[in-house]
Amino acid sequence: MGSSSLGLHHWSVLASQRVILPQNSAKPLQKFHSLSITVTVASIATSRASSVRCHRGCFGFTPFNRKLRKSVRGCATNPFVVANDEKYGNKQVISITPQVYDYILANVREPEVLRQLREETASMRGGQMQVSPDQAQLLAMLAQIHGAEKCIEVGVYTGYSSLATALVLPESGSLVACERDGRSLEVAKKYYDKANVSHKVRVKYGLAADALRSLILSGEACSYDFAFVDADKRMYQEYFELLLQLVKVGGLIVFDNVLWHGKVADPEVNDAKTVSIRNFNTSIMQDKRVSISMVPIGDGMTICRKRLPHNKS
Ligand SMILES: C[S@@+](CC[C@H](N)C(=O)[O-])C[C@H]1O[C@@H](n2cnc3c(N)ncnc32)[C@H](O)[C@@H]1O
Repeated sequence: MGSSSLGLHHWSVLASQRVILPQNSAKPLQKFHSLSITVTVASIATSRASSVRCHRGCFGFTPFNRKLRKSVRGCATNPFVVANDEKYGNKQVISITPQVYDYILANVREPEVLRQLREETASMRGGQMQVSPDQAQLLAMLAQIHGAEKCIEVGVYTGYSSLATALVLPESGSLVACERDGRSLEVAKKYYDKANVSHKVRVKYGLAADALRSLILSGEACSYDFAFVDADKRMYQEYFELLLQLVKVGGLIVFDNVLWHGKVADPEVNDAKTVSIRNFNTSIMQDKRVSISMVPIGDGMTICRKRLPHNKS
């Protein structure tokens, strides 16, 4: 897979915003591919205590100088972090550098039709919004492991993640695809046709919350197996409440962007979206109606599994 089309090369560091931008990009990557290194570089650049420590090969530099770039590259040979809290011992976890991420992408099995959609979307406005191939592969696998028949996606854009899911659904399966942008939906529909999955996809054009409420009103509560949420971040708690009504006990609800470029972990970042996602993460952490797993893939995904009432499972 051509990683250059994903903008994975030529990274630079913008210390003031503490995010990493690919060169030639005016915006932070929404589907961020290298969270751990962001935290590492950001914390070093600002000389602040961070929640992670970077080991060997990436110390002592300031932003925008040559040493920095060399050091980041050097780090790629030994990219790991260790929790600051010593009660976690010296457990080393991977810090995904561009080099490691290229390797991960090279090990994704991406169906040809998804590759075509990804490449067409890459040149479109908002192209960075589509989930990464490794995320899509995980979503599809979760749906398969779960034996999902009925799925919902909130935030379809041009259809990459919904198509990845629809492709693995059985012929009798269905996916409700909620999206408010008609133009991107046209691209999605073109690819559902191309992949011969249109008969499995029920497109809901409009506000996702309205679509979810109408599914509940039409008697579809507790009938869904799998949901993926990747739309307006300030609505996550509301989507969660609606989807919790729609999925069966044991059903999965997956939320994207829960690490929000690492900003949720930085108490000094308090813009509305960051605060909203941070509050959502806290709320989910305390919510006994679901079991959870926060996974550092892409920009961070939380997988929620609906429990029996009274926490019996
Ligand atoms: C991050 S993109 C989704 C990317 C998609 N999952 C993919 O892999 O290509 C978010 C999408 O959510 C849509 N969206 C945002 N707010 C929405 C809302 N309230 N109702 C429906 N769609 C919404 C946006 O138009 C945008 O296309």
